[in-house]
Amino acid sequence: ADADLNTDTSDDNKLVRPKVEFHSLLQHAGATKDVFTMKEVMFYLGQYIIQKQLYDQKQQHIVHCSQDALGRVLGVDSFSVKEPRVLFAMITKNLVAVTA
Ligand SMILES: C[C@@H](c1ccc(Cl)cc1)n1cnc(-c2ccccc2)c1-c1c(C(=O)NCCN2CCN(C3CCCCC3)CC2)[nH]c2cc(Cl)ccc12
Repeated sequence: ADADLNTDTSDDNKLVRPKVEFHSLLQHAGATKDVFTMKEVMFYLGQYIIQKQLYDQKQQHIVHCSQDALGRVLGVDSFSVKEPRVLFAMITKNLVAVTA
């Protein structure tokens, strides 16, 4: 089973290793590392969403990802950035805690 990942969202400095497909999304957004803090993961994902124009032009807190690899790795067609807990739950499924 995956290492128990403390998804405490307050700990932005927890180190995580993205799983392969999720890692390629972060690389698309400019990431050049294998291990990240949660804060960095969220930064690169934000960049990814903007670069691929996945957010709704009218309601900019809605992200449509059914036609994108992001939807495949998160397992949803769309989500709202106003639901961080739901988002973190989906994202942490694609991460493994780095115990260092
Ligand atoms: C507070 C933060 C956030 C961070 C974590 C969570 Cl769980 C929710 C929310 N946030 C607020 N809006 C966004 C956002 C909205 C639309 C498109 C892209 C990003 C973000 C996200 C950031 C980010 O690093 N954000 C920097 C400042 N944002 C201001 C909003 N800006 C948008 C303004 C409207 C047009 C699109 C960009 C982008 C830069 N990273 C994310 C990654 C994902 Cl999986 C989802 C959302 C975000």
